[in-house]
Amino acid sequence: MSEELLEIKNLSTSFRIVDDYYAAVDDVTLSVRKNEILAIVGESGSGKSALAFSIMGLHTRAKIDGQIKYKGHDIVTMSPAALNKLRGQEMSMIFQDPLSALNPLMIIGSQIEEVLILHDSKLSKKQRKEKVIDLLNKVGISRPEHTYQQYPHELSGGMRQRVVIAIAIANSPKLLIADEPTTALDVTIQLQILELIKRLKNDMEAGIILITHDLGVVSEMADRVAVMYAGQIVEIADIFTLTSNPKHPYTRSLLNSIPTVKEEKSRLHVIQGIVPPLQNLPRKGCRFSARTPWIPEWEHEENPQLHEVAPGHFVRCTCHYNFHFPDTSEEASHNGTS
Ligand SMILES: Nc1ncnc2c1ncn2[C@@H]1O[C@H](COP(=O)(O)OP(=O)(O)OP(=O)(O)O)[C@@H](O)[C@H]1O
Repeated sequence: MSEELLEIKNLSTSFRIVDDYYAAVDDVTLSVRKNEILAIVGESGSGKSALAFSIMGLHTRAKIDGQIKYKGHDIVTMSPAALNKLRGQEMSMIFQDPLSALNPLMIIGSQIEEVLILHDSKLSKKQRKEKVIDLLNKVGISRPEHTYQQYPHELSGGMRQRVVIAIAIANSPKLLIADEPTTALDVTIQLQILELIKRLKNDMEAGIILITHDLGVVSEMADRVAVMYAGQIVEIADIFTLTSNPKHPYTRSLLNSIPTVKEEKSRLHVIQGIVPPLQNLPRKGCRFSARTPWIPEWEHEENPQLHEVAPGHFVRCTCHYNFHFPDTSEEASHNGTS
């Protein structure tokens, strides 16, 4: 049986813009279990990174409300010292851009050793070096002794990301957050890094939060998926349910906008518009309604809630009951081009 590692309840993370606070993460409730990959998917600006940074306690100026419980301990109210201990030892994060996550002036070996020293100062110099070589091996670096002595700029993008992963797993964390870990890499290297993350999950029995905007990645990797739009979770389900029986219009649009080679689709659906900037997010009603103008207003809930439509499958708003993709004339009439 899997067990809950992380339980987030009614989390809101707000940033001050000019003279008011605006929630980038708005009333999010979700959990992550041991030995599972939970993917968080959504377009740019939907609040994925703001959520990840909240879990890691990395926001310095945000207003955070709600609970983020790691093994029962609330990160929101934790002292900086306790949080620091937790980070790196129990939970860690792989960032989008490996180059900016590494110190350009330090050799790779010293950067990994630094993390080991922070959390286990009793290791001898020899033991530390052995552990670093072992970690570099684990993340698939073929000449670890050589890489130990290299500087970040001497490595390829894929190798740098492997080093960043080695740093993140140095202390065998139980919760790992990977924020778009393959964005900066080319397609073949992307696959290798994703395979590596999957293998590490099995080896360490860790809970992994995989943040991505790529549903293709999600279907290869995730056990469960939370779809995020405009700061809110709009749908959450296991990967099979979400891909075979998506409900929320946003999830369906995301899935329908993936081009496939095998399947002949008469027309790919393009989701018109973008996630509005934080100050302009609609705070009432269904936040996705502006992007589905062909759905009558009365089909949306006034105050959309997450409803459990099947065990473990939650969907926000009732508009999914009558959702359909518009035909050309319907779309044109709403775009004013008919
Ligand atoms: N420190 C901040 N101050 C003010 N606004 C912020 C801050 N960080 C994020 N935002 C805003 O919060 C919203 C969500 O941003 P976030 O980076 O979490 O989105 P995302 O889904 O991770 O996007 P991406 O995939 O592009 O990283 C955006 O409107 C962004 O501009």
